Amino acid sequence: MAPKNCKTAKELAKEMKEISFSEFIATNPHLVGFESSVKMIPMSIHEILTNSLDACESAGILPEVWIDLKSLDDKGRLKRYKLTVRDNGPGILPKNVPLVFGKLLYGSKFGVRRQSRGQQGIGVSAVVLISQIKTGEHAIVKTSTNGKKSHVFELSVDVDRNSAKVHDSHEEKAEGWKGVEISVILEAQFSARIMEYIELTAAINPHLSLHYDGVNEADRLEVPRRTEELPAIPVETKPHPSGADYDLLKRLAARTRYSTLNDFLKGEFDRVRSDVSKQIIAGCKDRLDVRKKPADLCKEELMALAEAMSGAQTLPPSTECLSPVGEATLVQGVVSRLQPAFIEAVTRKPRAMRGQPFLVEVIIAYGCGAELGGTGESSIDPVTGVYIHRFVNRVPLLFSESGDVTLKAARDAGLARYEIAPETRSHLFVHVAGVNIPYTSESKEAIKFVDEYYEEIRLAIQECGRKISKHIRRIKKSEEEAVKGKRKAIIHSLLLRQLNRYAGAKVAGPEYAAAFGFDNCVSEVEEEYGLDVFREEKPERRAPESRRAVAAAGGD
Ligand SMILES: Nc1ncnc2c1ncn2[C@@H]1O[C@H](COP(=O)(O)OP(=O)(O)OP(=O)(O)O)[C@@H](O)[C@H]1O
Repeated sequence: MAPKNCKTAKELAKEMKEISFSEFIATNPHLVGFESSVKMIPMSIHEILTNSLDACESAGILPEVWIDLKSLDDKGRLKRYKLTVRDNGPGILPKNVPLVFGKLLYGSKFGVRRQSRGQQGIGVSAVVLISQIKTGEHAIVKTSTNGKKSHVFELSVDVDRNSAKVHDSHEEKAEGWKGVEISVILEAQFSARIMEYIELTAAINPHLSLHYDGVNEADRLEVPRRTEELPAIPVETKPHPSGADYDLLKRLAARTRYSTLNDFLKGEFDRVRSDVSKQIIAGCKDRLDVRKKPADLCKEELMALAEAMSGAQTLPPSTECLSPVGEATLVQGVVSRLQPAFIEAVTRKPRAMRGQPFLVEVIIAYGCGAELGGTGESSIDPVTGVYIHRFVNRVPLLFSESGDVTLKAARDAGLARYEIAPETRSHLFVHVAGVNIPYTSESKEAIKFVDEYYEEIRLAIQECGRKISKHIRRIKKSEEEAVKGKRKAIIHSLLLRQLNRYAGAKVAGPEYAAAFGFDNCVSEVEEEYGLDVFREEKPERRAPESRRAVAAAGGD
């Protein structure tokens, strides 16, 4: 017998309704990373700050950002905070303000084939939405595009319509300021990860000048920019053939202006010239009618084409769409904060995943003397015993590490093999620069397990680990050779070599070391080994036979 309250198809049909995307997110805030009160402030800062950086860089402006966090009333475990973030970017046209801040899935970066921090058009409007559903308060947005007038809006998200409700708007004098300022009220739990997020963002964005005024005296930070140079603006590129699949080919073929297969391949894909196009066509001509227009190819033909494209010999993807941080900048940002005994960096060649290029940069800082502001024991990976810091497109990722491909790759890299163990107080930094990053969810907290990403990250960590273990071997050797009086020279040359390589300096002097953030590391070596690092030392003389033997063995 059927149980009670069963429904007929007609009754079920009456219950069906369409919901807006805002309503969906309001009932599922975890999908955009706002499921816990601890994440509320760092996630909001992240969404707003990344927009400021993207906007400034696109407009060729050196970014300066002011973050202000004030505690409001006390409500037991959860407090209300007022978060205000102001930038010096290009500003937003007043007519676009309600769309940017009051409509989810509205933005300028969706489907764009170049590296950017944002990609979905959800971030800042989700902050406004989550703020209003928890506190009932509206967001206040100010913007000025000319430095004369600023437009002020009080707005919220109309959840049923996924559009903005503007409660008030007026003009004010801008007094020379151009940019965007947003204030929201958040119901949240304070967390040390706020400072960690801000510090890591500053470390990986040396062109950013950042002012953070937090809830108390200790919760303040002034980070001046370390370079006046803006990162190169990534240029939009075409998809790379190695990652083309049926769906991508179907969409491109449907709207292409090319009428032959050869022109379609050369015109719509990166790195496809005549030789590569011929190779691809030869690889599928038995399963495809080459005389057809691309738009007329059927499903089986497009599948055959995708297969031939993935097997073709091509150059790696163009890199103009990417903006890696660069080894020198990464090393500088890390050294000045963590004071490692030594540090190594590795940059892999770009690769494509579904036609979307990406590249991996890795740093291992070994034997660190300092900690990052918010780094507690929780950041240490219990399996590898090292601090793992993940970054994507110059943005730190703080949450959902267990689901991130980076953690799996770091664990599988076998760091212990390179003598990088818990007691060495080592930090591993992994930066992925890419187009359309395969995140695990819309909250963009972790990268999915994707073979190409896994392989590149693991190989980069292993390559870096090998470099580190070379230093460890040298230090050990120097200890063994101490009796022979060679230790000083070995440590000295090791340090100078690092300075030269990363600073590009021909002669490394004490001022240069200080400017580059190596001074702490120098004084540590000096104290520990009783050595004057910058004193001129004559190179050791070797017998001609032994020099030749070292060269033949590939030594330096
Ligand atoms: N401070 C700002 N200055 C200039 N433009 C901005 C600023 N903040 C947001 N925008 C514009 O508003 C759009 C929407 O921002 P939003 O944070 O909602 O999404 P997004 O950054 O495009 O993507 P994601 O959801 O992945 O963060 C951006 O694409 C950008 O064009």
